[in-house]
Amino acid sequence: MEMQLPPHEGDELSVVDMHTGGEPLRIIHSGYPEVKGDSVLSKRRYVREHLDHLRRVLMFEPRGHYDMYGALVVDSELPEADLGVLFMHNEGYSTMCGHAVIALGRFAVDYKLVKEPQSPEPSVPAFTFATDVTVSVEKFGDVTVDISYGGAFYAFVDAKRFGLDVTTSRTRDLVDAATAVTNAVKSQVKLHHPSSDDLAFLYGTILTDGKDDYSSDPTANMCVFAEAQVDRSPTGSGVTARVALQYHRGLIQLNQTRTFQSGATGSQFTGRAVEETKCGDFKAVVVEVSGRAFYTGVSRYVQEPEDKLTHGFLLK
Ligand SMILES: O=C(O)[C@H]1NCC[C@@H]1O
Repeated sequence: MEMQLPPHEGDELSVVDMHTGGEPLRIIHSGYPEVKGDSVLSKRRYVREHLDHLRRVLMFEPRGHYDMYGALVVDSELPEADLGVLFMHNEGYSTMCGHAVIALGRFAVDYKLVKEPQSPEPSVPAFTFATDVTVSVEKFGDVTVDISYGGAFYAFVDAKRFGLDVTTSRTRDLVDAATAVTNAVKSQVKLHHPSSDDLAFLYGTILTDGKDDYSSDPTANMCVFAEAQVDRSPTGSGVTARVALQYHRGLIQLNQTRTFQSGATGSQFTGRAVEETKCGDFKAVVVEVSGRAFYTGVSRYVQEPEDKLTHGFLLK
């Protein structure tokens, strides 16, 4: 028997839920109104200005939770692309998300959104923006960070600077330290991206185990992004930025594969720089990241007009 929808008002929102290395991905494939804009970045601006209530409905409680992550499938302006996607989280819309791309690759093939599956095209150029930048961090004093871009900008710092360990410390302590660094970098460092001002913002801070010298052993990190949101995976765009940083420091060679482990769940991605390139004046590398994504279910969400909590809320 097909499950009937309960009484509701308006359109249902249909999603497929997956996770990549423990990090959730709620893929929204129907129920959204038309997303206007002639590029993915302008569509991102459009949803932020006109459809943000739907992000809250799907990401926040009672349908999601503080650390929920989503991807809205949209048309792409690129003639060679079969689909475009907008990433969303607890604070707004990201510009890149590796764990989501891994899950979306599988979803797009299974749900026949790609005409002909091909091997991946080179991804965005990743580059080191600045090394050894000292910022003044509330409660911690001067902290020296590196800033690198892997589709989004991250600040990197060894968790030992805060007396913490990314695999054993309490998540809340790691989040507090990383968030303090994010706030400091946001207010004290002006970022710049050669392609678009829309990309020039700090997405989060990645605390590491400091094991950046090349080794066949995994190196662990914990990414705290958006509004103190914790990535359960090793973070695809973060691995990309971290490989670019290691390459910049001469700690990894082209085509050397490194394993990155999530401090939160122990899940692993691999990353390797496959080619040198440029991004504006920055020396950049193309980085390949691999990981595995799994389905957890499908859902159809509705809203009832009398439900005062239907628009979503968060517990911090
Ligand atoms: O894997 C990634 O790149 C992402 N996961 C959540 C935060 C980043 O967008």
